[in-house]
Parts: sequence; C-alpha cells; structure tokens
Amino acid sequence: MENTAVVEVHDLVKRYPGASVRALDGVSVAFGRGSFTAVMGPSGSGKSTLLHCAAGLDRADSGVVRIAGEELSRLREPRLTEARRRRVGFVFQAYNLLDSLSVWHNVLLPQRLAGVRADRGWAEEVLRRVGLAGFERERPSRLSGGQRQRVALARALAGRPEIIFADEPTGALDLASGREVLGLLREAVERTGTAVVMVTHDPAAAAWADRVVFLADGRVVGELAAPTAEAVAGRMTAVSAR
Ligand SMILES: Nc1ncnc2c1ncn2[C@@H]1O[C@H](COP(=O)(O)OP(=O)(O)OP(=O)(O)O)[C@@H](O)[C@H]1O
Repeated sequence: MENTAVVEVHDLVKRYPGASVRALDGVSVAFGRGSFTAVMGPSGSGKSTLLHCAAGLDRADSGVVRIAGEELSRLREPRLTEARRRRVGFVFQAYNLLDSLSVWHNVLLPQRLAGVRADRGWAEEVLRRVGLAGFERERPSRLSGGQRQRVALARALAGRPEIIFADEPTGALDLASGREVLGLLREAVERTGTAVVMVTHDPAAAAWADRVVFLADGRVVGELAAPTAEAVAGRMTAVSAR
C-alpha cells in the first residue's frame, strides 16, 4: 500500500522573506497511495508551510517535491496548475469558497477549471454524504462555518483527487460534524485509495489517521504509527516541551 508515493518531499527548506528562522528546515516525508497521515506540532512549527509546498501552492527555497513522480520545480505553468488540479484536492481555511457561485458550482469549479467533464452524479452523492443535499443552490455566505467547511470537503472529494491536503478540517466544527468529516476522509482513503494529509491540533482527530508525523522548528522530530488519542497527546506534550 505504501510503496507508491503520491506526493514525496525531500529536504525541503523554506524561509519567508524577512523571517530570521526557517519555516521548513530540511523536511523529507512521503505520502503513499491510500494512506492517511496527520501532521502535528506546536504553533509555528511549519505544518501549514509543509502542506502548501507539498501541494504545489507555494515553492520551497530548496529541496524536491514530486507529485505522482513528477518533479514540481521542473513543471512550468500551465502544466503545474494542471497537475495540481488533476491530482490534488484542498480543504484549506484560506482556500475560500466563491460567494458569487452557488454551493453546487463551487463543488464543480475545480473540474471545470481543469477542463474535465464533471461527474455530476458523484458530486450529488458527495454533497449528500457531507449532509448538504438540498443546499445546492445556496450561496456559501448563507451557511454556517461548519457547513462551509463541508462544502470545501465536498469540493475536494468531487474531483476524485489522488491526494487531499486538509488544514485543520475539523477546527471550526462541533464534535458530531467533526466526526462526520473525519469519517468521510477515512472513507475516501479506504474506498478509493485517495491519500489524505491532514494538519490538526486535536489528538482525537489525529487518531483517525494511520500515521502521525510530528514537526517542531521546521523539522520532522518523530512519527507514530497506528496512533491512539492518548499516545498522540503524550507525544505532543513531549514535542512541545523540547
Ligand atoms: N507568510 C508568512 N510570512 C512570514 N513568515 C511566515 C509566513 N507564514 C508563516 N510564517 C512563519 O513560518 C513559520 C512556520 O509557520 P506555519 O504557519 O507553517 O506553522 P504552523 O505549524 O502551521 O502554525 P499554526 O499551528 O500556528 O498554524 C512560523 O515561524 C511563522 O511565523
């Protein structure tokens, strides 16, 4: 299961302009087909930066990112955008939904931009599973934070990407909605072999993953396989005390 990496990063280094420390300081990690990875670490440890670079939304200063074996730094626009649109789904807080479009058109937008024929039946099914059947015509601004997060998830799932990057997908949700979202991500992993990489601060959410990667000061400082919430919480305490 783990032998084909969907996304692989090697020795990533990134320093934001004007910053004195490196946000990423030599990170190497691979995400296999059908794997579910949680990324954890103290605030400022580089989690979001890693997600952005691994997803090809931002460039590292040095190091290598491969998506399905293709080295991103060698791709020029528009092929870079194309590779991202075809293979990658995002559930990012900063990745806003467009309020000029209905829920339905937001969900189908990535496929439209990628120029592929939208699978409308699957999009309907995905909206039903995230509990938003009947909301197709609504504008995102009329929905609650939790509902908007579920639209973002539906949008990511609708394109059947090879990998989904999710930055705190349950952060704004109540317990029940959070579990639903985690269940959907888990199902995408098991049923369709999608890889999921999820940043979270919540040990209970991380326990849905197969593996937890811990970051501190822009470096990978540990991993935990088959995580339980208790084991994750214990490791987090140790990582934060470093
Ligand atoms: N746009 C930016 N400009 C300058 N510095 C940044 C920028 N984004 C992040 N940083 C810095 O890079 C480091 C890593 O930030 P990053 O957001 O990746 O951490 P994080 O682990 O996701 O944090 P959090 O849990 O608080 O979201 C931090 O020191 C942060 O201050």
